[in-house]
Amino acid sequence: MRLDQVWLRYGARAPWVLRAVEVEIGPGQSAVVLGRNGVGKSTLLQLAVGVLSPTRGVVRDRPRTVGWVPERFPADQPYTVEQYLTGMARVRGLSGAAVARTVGSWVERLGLAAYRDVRMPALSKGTAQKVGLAQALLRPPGLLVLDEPWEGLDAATREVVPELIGEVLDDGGAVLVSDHRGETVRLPYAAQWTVADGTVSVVRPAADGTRASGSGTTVVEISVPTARALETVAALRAAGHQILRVRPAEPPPTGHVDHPADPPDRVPDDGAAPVGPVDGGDDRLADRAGATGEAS
Ligand SMILES: Nc1ncnc2c1ncn2[C@@H]1O[C@H](COP(=O)(O)OP(=O)(O)OP(=O)(O)O)[C@@H](O)[C@H]1O
Repeated sequence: MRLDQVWLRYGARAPWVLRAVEVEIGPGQSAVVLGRNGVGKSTLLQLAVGVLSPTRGVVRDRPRTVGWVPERFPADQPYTVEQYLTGMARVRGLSGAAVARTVGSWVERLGLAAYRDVRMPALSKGTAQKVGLAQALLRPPGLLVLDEPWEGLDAATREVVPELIGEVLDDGGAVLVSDHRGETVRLPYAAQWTVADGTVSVVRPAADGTRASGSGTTVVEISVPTARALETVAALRAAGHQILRVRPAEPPPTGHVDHPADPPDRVPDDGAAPVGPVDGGDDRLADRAGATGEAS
């Protein structure tokens, strides 16, 4: 998809919010939209989604299925969570058993099961945001647009967002995410689009903008003591590796006795944790009882 010389203002006499913007994003690519409050990030995203039309210029090759989670998900609707998602699934072209199956799987995955019968206006901001994520993903999107997706989400769901984004990218979708809180570290493979003074400057990721996955890349699981998780993440990043995930170590099975002949990925007695895929590098890692991560 490409924004070709796009200009936008909200009224004939209003100031230009965006001027002569030229950006593009391809299948399997992601970009984080950065910039200070009020600079035009949401405006840019809405142009990409198609809910705003350029005052001048044109948006080309927008994918047919666009998933959009606006900054403030409109929860003032007279439906329960289940009714809303079921209706949205039908709007998106799902039918028959696929409707309940798809809604059910997103409800489970995003921890919404307890809210199925709750009316949308009664939801907390974070829970409404999860419903917003679910509706955007009911059909695999060719373009997923997330406006400040981490806003209001609990820690567990914040962890899931990069995973969801990764799945869309692996399916050949493109992802645009705005971020004014620096959560960008969670998407180390994304380009950066910085909005300032009506223009957008682009910094491409070191590689070709495609999330490293599939053939040609290898995921390596490593293990480090929890106290060294942050510095290890930083060192791996500095060496050009992608940090995919950080997770606590799994305790050894009950009754397990370490044996000298055991493979070296066991949790050592000094509390060191197996480390594998890593995402984030944020300071919450320090709170964890053990960390494992993946780097590629
Ligand atoms: N519907 C609208 N009508 C008139 N002006 C608008 C409208 N939406 C946004 N604007 C103006 O356009 C400019 C850019 O707003 P936008 O919401 O795109 O910024 P943003 O970078 O997303 O801000 P934030 O980080 O606070 O979410 C602001 O000056 C805003 O007041």
